[in-house]
Amino acid sequence: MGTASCKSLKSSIPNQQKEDDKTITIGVFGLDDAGKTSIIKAIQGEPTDNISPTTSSKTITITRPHSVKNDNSDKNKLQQHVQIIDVSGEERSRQQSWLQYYDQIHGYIFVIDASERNRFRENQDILEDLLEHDKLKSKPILFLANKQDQRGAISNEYDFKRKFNIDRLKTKYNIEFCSALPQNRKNKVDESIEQGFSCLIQTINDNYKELNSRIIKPKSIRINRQSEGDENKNLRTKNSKITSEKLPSITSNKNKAKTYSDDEDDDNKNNLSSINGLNKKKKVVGAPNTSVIPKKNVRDTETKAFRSTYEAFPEETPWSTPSTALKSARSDDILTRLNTKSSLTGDTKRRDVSPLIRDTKSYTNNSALKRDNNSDDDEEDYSRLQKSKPISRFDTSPYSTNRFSSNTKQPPPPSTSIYNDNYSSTNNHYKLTTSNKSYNHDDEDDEDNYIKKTTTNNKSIKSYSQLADRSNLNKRSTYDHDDDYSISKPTNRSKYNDDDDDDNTNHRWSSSKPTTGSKYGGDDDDDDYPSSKMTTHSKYNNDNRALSASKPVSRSKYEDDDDDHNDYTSASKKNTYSSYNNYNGSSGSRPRVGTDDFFTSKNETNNTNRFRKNTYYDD
Ligand SMILES: Nc1nc2c(ncn2[C@@H]2O[C@H](COP(=O)(O)OP(=O)(O)OP(=O)(O)O)[C@@H](O)[C@H]2O)c(=O)[nH]1
Ligand SMILES: [Mg+2]
Repeated sequence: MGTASCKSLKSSIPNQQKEDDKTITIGVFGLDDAGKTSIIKAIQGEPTDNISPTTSSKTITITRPHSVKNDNSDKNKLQQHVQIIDVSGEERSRQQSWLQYYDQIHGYIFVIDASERNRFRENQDILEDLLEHDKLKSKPILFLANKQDQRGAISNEYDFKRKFNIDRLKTKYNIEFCSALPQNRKNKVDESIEQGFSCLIQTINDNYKELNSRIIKPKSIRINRQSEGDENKNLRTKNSKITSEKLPSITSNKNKAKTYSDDEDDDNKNNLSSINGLNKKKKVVGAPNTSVIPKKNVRDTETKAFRSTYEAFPEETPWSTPSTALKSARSDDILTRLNTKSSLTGDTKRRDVSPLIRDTKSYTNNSALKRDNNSDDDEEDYSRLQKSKPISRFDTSPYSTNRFSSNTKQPPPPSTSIYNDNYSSTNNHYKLTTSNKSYNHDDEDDEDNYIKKTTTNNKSIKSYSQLADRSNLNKRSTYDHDDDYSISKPTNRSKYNDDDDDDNTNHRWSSSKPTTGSKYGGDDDDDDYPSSKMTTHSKYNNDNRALSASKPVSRSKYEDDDDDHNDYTSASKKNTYSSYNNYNGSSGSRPRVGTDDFFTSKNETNNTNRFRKNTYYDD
């Protein structure tokens, strides 16, 4: 028996190891500020405070114990490597860099700030894009409704599914409601995160063969900017295939993670290749070698917009040149232009340039263009953006393969289709349609009427103004028609903000706005909130009073937001910013830190001037 066991053990171990050496890659997607990085930190067991906005994608590798199927003994507990790709949720990244990860991942996590209702539509939009993408079809998804600690967060599965149209998804999915920020002093990670993550891994493992057959590991060419000429070949790495073998060595401790950026991939490759005696490529570090990096054809007299040195290099360029080299090249470029040749004397002189020139941003920036192209009517803009969108993703039959949501809360079955947009579940009647929105969901419930409870008192103005000072949010938009707002009030602007009615409700028009009289309905809430919840303001704010005056309010009876009223009577809650909230022409709404600063605790602290969405309590 002993021999037989030994034999079978010997013969089975290599195969088993081979079979179970399943490196899993997971993408974490979601809007900026949703909490993606915080969630990843939580999964790693690291502190989730002081997280800076992600500027370029990072891959983190963690190891987790992986039980072999049908064997619970410790000896067969293997370590499984899980790579987690953390992307930036900024609009530019969403459009340009997310794509490159779709065929590298076995499954993904979609993180939503469940409390930020004025961005639900934006969330629906990007989720739709993900779900419809061929490379992601039928890959398992974990939905994380984050920021449950925030007032008004969607906290039940029924509402969540309805809101994001995920009820009929054919894909295997799970929904967890969580807070990436620790809710007690012990810094304990929310169990829902770990639970959801484990389920996702399990699902991937169960379907590994099929999912892995669709994985295409990145095979890309690093190409420098075209203008840099032929000599640039020295800096190119052809067919630099990144494989799991090339990853840094990983310790077997659970949750111990190695973080590396795309640039660090280079380091890893270099290290490995030098170990193997194949030192083919050297990373360019330090001051630029002018013999390697050709000078750009910059004519002295030519004025050009140029990228500031700290501005994030477009991560959309897959596996782009090491940022150090590019930074050096840019510095070089600046220096070149500092030495101007006088057209009169022919002398080459060094120009005095204000240090502020480093803060200059190119006017060709995306968001600046967008701002110009948008009309006052954000709905119009939104419809315009949506025109070419295909709609049908779901099965018409009620079918869901939510395999691991059996233990989650089951809401009461809706008496009519939850997809019937005009149906108000609270009042059992059909709403009058007064809006010509391209999105016909019950968004009025959340996005128009939810955040209308702004009152301003001296205390909150004080605290807002402090916040505004820090984050430069007290400037006003030329599109903002409302004159009642104090200059000290930070304004938040979203392309998707359709808070046309907010102003009416909060200021002059609240009495003219009819409600359905729902127990949970809106306007009475004003009295319940002596404090100020900061209103999110659309840059394209359009006081469409004629429409809003007759717009009925309806709120879902399943939303328990109002239960919290008493808990927050003195809270002044501030909403966050959106992609368009930027005054420097950058598409980023939050101050972004350089790639090199990321995950460096020292720099992180120094650079953390993001405008947090936190709840501020008055004294
Ligand atoms: N109150 C609260 N704040 C949270 C929670 N999770 C994250 N945050 C905060 O939300 C902000 C954004 O968090 P990040 O993790 O950087 O969000 P992200 O999705 O990675 O954002 P990008 O990197 O810009 O795409 C930070 O200020 C976090 O501290 C949460 O559960 N509750
Ligand atoms: Mg992030």
